[in-house]
Amino acid sequence: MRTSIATVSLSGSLTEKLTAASRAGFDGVEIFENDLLASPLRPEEIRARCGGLGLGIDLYQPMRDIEAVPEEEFARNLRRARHKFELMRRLGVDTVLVCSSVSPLAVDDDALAAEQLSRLADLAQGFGIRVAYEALAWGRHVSTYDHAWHVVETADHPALGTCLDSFHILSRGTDPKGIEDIPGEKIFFLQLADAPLLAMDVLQWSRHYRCFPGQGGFDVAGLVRHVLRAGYAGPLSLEVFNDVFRQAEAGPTAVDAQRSLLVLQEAVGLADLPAPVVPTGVAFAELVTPDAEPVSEVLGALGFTRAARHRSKPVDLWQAGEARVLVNTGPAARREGTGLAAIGLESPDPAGAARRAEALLAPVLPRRRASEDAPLDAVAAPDGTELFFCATGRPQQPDWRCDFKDVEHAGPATGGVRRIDHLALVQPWHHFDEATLFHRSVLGLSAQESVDVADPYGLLRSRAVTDADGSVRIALTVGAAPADDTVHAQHIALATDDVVAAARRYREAGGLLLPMPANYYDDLAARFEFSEGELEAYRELGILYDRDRYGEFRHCYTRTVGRVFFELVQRDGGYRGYGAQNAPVRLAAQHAARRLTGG
Ligand SMILES: O=C(O)c1ccc(O)c(O)c1
Ligand SMILES: [Mg+2]
Repeated sequence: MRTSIATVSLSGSLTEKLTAASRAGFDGVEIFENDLLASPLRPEEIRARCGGLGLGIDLYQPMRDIEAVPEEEFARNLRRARHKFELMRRLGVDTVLVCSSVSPLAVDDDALAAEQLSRLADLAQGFGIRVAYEALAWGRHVSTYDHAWHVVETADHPALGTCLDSFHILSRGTDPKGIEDIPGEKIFFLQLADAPLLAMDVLQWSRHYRCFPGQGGFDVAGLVRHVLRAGYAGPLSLEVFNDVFRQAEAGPTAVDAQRSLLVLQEAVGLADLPAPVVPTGVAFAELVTPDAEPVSEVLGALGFTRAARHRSKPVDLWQAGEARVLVNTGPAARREGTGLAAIGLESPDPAGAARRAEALLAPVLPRRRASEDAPLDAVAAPDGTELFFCATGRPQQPDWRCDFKDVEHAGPATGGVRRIDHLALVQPWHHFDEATLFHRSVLGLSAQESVDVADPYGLLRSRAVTDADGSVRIALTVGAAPADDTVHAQHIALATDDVVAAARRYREAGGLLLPMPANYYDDLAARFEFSEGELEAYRELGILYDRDRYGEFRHCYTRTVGRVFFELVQRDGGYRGYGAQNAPVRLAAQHAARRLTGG
């Protein structure tokens, strides 16, 4: 189906918006009046610009406060409309959106509304224009889609139809099933937006918090199914008012928008994308660093051994149990200090996973390995993290480790680390919703509830994406403000069966654990009963404790190197979380440690 996006959904000048929409593959745009008013381009130039970019102008919007008003007011409205229809002729657009009146002059009289909209449609028809009447959720007298349709049906004019907007319908909790009773050809336009489920004034909710389908809590796909069953054949158009997207770069936002429509079309059976290939584990995490020494020290103390070295690149493979960490000091590595640059995802079908990612507009990365290297399909996540789809130790698949040769005399791992439990990635502030949708749709992971975590100097939002059995867990976090991107560190959490023993060994090997305040342990003593000596061990080592419906969680932290630190975790009895309850204490401890070391 044709895809379209309202210019209000993107940041920048009208030309920047149009360029971004075109590059992201949209077929058309809705021109929002304010974008036109603010543009130095004449309507004919806008039309030509759109044409050159391969974009149709599918809708001009909005016209407000037209209907159910006293006659002399309506005469003024018709005069205004005539001006707009002349403008639309110059733009080459044949559908105008009229939203239900919020004017104090409007009266609660459906017959009058129908009669006046019919006269407006008469005027429009002379210009070859169609009028699409939309119920705003906060409309003064018409605020539901079925009411708007009733008015349109009463008017019974060929140039008058309705515009459905998923936000207005779903925010009011109206049952969208009744959409199927509207003849498809009378649905002149369909606007799509999702939103997080918030208890707030609906106008504020709409103007500030809309997001792309799949990023909020509405069943947008369910609504679209009803609209398709009604016989609608027009564009799927995104209309998203969002404070964050207004500030983000238009290019990535438009790609995020197009991805959300692809996923939506897949969900309703309109698009046939390569099936998701859900990763089954974390094959490796790759750190880039200008200086391997500090990272090696921490890894060594955690019981990792340097197991292998890349045949042609300055990359070491450190291993403990099934946990693998690549340390890359190569010139190609980003020189932003030490950080987590790539994740190897164990994939049952690496090529299939890459095909899906590509179909969902993930940037495919050039193979950065030498020609003799194992094929590694990689894409970039929205935060720039490189995701490799790979196979480890499977006879039918090329093994990514054949790029590496074993280092002799590598001793056995000793620290009790079994595997990578999870990875925590700090997301660019403007692209948090995009990141969640990306990981869900591209990787086929499921998103857990979003949690807020207090930081001494702000608030973090964190949302985990996981596979069904927790073999792959990625915690996506974002700060409260754009500048927080650089303050918070990524981390690699390592699973162990006995965190007390692992923490002791790490400390005895010279590792530094992040100390936790005594008050925290006093509180733990009040909340839980521990066995003899247990709490004392936690206090001594800086181990944090949490419990959920399913099990228990014990965890502690290494010092931070550059932008990354490690966590040792012991997950028992099916505990599902990440110790969010303890995160404020950990963040405060990290701030304190940074002040002490100045780093
Ligand atoms: O917030 C508004 O005013 C507004 C305008 C036009 C629309 O299509 C809409 O859904 C909302
Ligand atoms: Mg709308």
